[in-house]
Formats: sequence, C-alpha cells, structure tokens
Amino acid sequence: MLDESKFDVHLNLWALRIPRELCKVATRILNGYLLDKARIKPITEDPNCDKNRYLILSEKVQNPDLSDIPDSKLDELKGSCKIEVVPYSLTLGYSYWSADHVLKQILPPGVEVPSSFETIGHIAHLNIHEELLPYKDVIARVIYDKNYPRIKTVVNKVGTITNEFRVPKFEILAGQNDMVTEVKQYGATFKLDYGLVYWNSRLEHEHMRLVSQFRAGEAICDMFAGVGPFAIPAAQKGCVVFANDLNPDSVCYLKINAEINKVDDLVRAYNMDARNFISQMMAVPDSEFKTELDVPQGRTCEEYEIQVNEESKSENGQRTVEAKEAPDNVTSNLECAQGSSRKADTSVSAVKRPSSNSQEVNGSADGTGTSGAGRRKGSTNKRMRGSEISNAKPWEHIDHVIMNLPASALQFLDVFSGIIKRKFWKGPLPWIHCYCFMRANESQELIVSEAESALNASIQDPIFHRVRDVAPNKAMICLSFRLPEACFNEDDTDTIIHSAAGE
Ligand SMILES: C[S@@+](CC[C@H](N)C(=O)[O-])C[C@H]1O[C@@H](n2cnc3c(N)ncnc32)[C@H](O)[C@@H]1O
Repeated sequence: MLDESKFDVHLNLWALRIPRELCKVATRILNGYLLDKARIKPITEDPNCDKNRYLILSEKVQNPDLSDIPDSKLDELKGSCKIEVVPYSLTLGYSYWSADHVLKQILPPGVEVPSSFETIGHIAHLNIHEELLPYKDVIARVIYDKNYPRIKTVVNKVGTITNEFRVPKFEILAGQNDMVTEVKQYGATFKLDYGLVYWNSRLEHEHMRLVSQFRAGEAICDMFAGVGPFAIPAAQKGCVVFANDLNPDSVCYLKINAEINKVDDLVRAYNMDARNFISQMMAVPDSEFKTELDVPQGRTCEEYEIQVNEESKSENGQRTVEAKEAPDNVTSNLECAQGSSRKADTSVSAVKRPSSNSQEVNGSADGTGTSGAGRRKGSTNKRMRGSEISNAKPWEHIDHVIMNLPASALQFLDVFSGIIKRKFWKGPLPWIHCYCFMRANESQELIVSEAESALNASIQDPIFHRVRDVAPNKAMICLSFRLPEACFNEDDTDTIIHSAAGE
C-alpha cells in the first residue's frame, strides 16, 4: 500500500577526509559549509581507516576543488592539515522524513495535510475530511509509523455524534484494536474506553479552572460527570463529590478512576438521568422529618449545623463549609428510593468492578457516602474527616453543581425549581456552573433569560466564562451563578421519600 522507497532522496555530496583529532577545529573553520540536516551529524567514520573522519560538506559545495568555500577558510584549514576531498552519497529515506513531508507527497496538492491529531493516551484521533477519505488508510499508516511507540492505535471519527452519551463512532485505521487507554491530566490518571465514553482532552484547562474554585471540605454535585475529569480532581482537593452520568460505561470508569486516584472514599458515583439524580439528592428522607419532630424546640438542627467558615472564601466569594458529624440513624433518600432497608451507617466497600445497571454504583446507595470513608490515603484534605465525609447530606448542603452537557444543560435547570427545602438547608445555596453553547448572534442576556425561565427565578450577578470556540460562530461557555433563593421549597411536608423500612 505504501511504497516507502518512493520517498528516498539521494544526495551526491563531497566530504573531507581529515585526522580525527582535527575534527573539532575543522568543524569550527567550516561553519556554514557543513551538511545541515535535522537528525544527521555532518561528521562520520572513514570506512577505510579509523584514524580519520569524514566531514560531510553541504549541498552548496558542488565542486571537488572546494571553490565554493572562501579562500580564507581553506587557507586556515590547509594550515592545520592536508585536505583530501572524497565523494559522499547519502540517501534520506522514509524513516527520515516527517509525517507532514510524507503526506504532502501522497496527497493532492492544495489540500490541508492532516498530520496533527488529538492524542488520548496511546490513541491518535483523526477527523479526516470527506475529500481525503480515499487516502484515510495511508494517512493513518504514516501517522502510526511516525509516532510509534507513543501512538499505538489510529482512529478516525465517523459521522456526527447523535447519541445522548455524546460518544463519537470511530473506525480503527492503523495499529492495535484497543480503545481502552489512560490519560494523565493535572496529576490525575483517567482510564477510559474511548469507544464507549465521552472524553475531550481539550477541556483540561476548563476542568482545572473550575476545580480551582473549590475548597477542601466542599460538597460538589456533578450531574454529567463522564469518567470524572471534574469529580476526580475535586476529590483530590478534598471535596466530597456526588457524581452522576447516564452512561453506565462512564460510571464504570468513573469508579475505576476514583480507585486509581485513591479518592473512592470521596466520590459517590450514580448512574441515572441527571434530573432524577438531583431530585433524589435533594429529597429529604422521612427519618430526617422524624428527627426534626424529636428535637426539642430551640435546638432545631443546631447539633448538625454546618459551620460557615468566613475565613475560607474561594475565588467567587463562595464560602466553604465543614459539616459536623450527624447521627448514624439516618436512612437515606436514594436508599429509600430503591426500596433498600440498608442503613446509611452501613459501610459498603467500593464496588471494584463495573456493574451494569445499578443506579448507585459506588459505596452506599444513599448519597450520604458511607463507602470506605476514613480509609483514604494521601488525601490533601486537611479538614474533612472520614466520618464527616460519610455523613454529608446533599439535601442539607451542596456548594457547587456542575452541569457539563452544553447542548442541553440549560434545559435541565428546571429541576432546581422548588427542589431544595429551606427548612433543612444549611448555609448559602449552591453555585451552579452550567455549560452551554453561544452562537455569534446570541447574547449573554439571552442565555441568562433562558436559564431564568427554566429556573422560574431571576439570577443575580451571573458570571460568564468563554471556554473555547467549537465552530467559527459558536463558543462553549460556562455560566456560573448562585442558585436564587426563589428556588427554595418553603413547604416542609412534601418531597419526602419514604423508606421501604418505614412503610
Ligand atoms: C459533555 S459530556 C461531559 C463529561 C465530563 N463532565 C467532562 O467534562 O468531560 C456529557 C456527559 O453527560 C452524560 N449525559 C447525557 N445525558 C445525560 C442525562 N440525561 N443525565 C445524566 N447524564 C447524561 C453523557 O453520558 C456524558 O458523559
């Protein structure tokens, strides 16, 4: 398919045979007249005598009488040694040339040469334009040859993404048929099957930017978590993260990544629709209502009050919270939703292997996070103890909600309308970080008004961050705002999820 000899370039050059000890001085004198090719040294062995070396002259020295070299240089050289000129032929072959050079020879003139690609671990991801599809195999072969062993698999995206998991379809064009790879970003390792889950290396800086706003001890809800590029670094920072994704394969790798990065005690993974996820996170378990009734007047929630640490404001002015230990006898909302009679204080070890369809797949099914709490090694979190982590109650406090599903995240905002019970909530309402697309003809006001109509509340001081341009007239942006107070549910009698045990 690829005739490598086609790329051979034969050079007929001249070389000087000189004693090896004079190479250094001769190289200095002949500066500008020696062979100057990347990755090729102008000094080589004399095949007939190991006391000599060849100094290979550049292509601009065409005559064996060296008349192309200035007399002053030749005189200086002759003063040091006897000069002997010999012919020297050199072949620059396929292995010498860059991918760009080789592809330029193969492809029709004028087309954009696809020699750059996105790298995901050992995988090179190409987006070959339609007009170059007849050349796709040879393009992939060249990219493979030129980048092996760093690249072991070359894939091309086929068609447009239509599935809800945002996973492109790929064809493997060269190398191993192996889509499971590992990517390292900002000190975290992400294992993933690039054929089954969403991954975008170009979002690395955005993941970093957002997570840099979080503080140790904060509680984060990631509604569209994927394999954890927000969730894992947030947990590495010492946040407790409730991370959800509809794609079971993403959740499988999210759990694996939490383990690889030793934060499985801080990451709770869920596999459900984001709207259900938030509803269930925020639903107050009936046992909480009972606790409420049992508490003598004047002590309401005092014992479990979240302490607002005024000194630890983050960049957005958000305040960090530290949850005090809550009682053990809390039956959780998600647990109830699943009809489980497990108690929240039951330690459930982190699930080690993919589980196909379960809703809660790492640790307890309750959102209170009992899995492996307290056994975390190497945590950067200075303030959260395992018991505090295990008792985090999302219906009482969440600091940040991440919504990275730009095509439709704005439409998911309606879930926050009336979902949080004021009676149980402690501290400020969460920051919402909602990703969306903004076209050239759209304004920030339009985006805010769309968000407001979904929330049925007005947003104060929205913050816009332009993430990247995804097309000439389309940018991905992050809209951050504090959830409006008008979203509170003032009623304390509904939205109770009754546990199976309590029925
Ligand atoms: C754009 S990706 C973002 C993944 C990750 N947060 C990141 O930044 O790379 C969106 C994710 O949302 C998931 N998703 C799509 N629809 C969903 C839904 N209704 N509920 C929950 N997750 C959903 C997809 O499976 C995908 O992993």
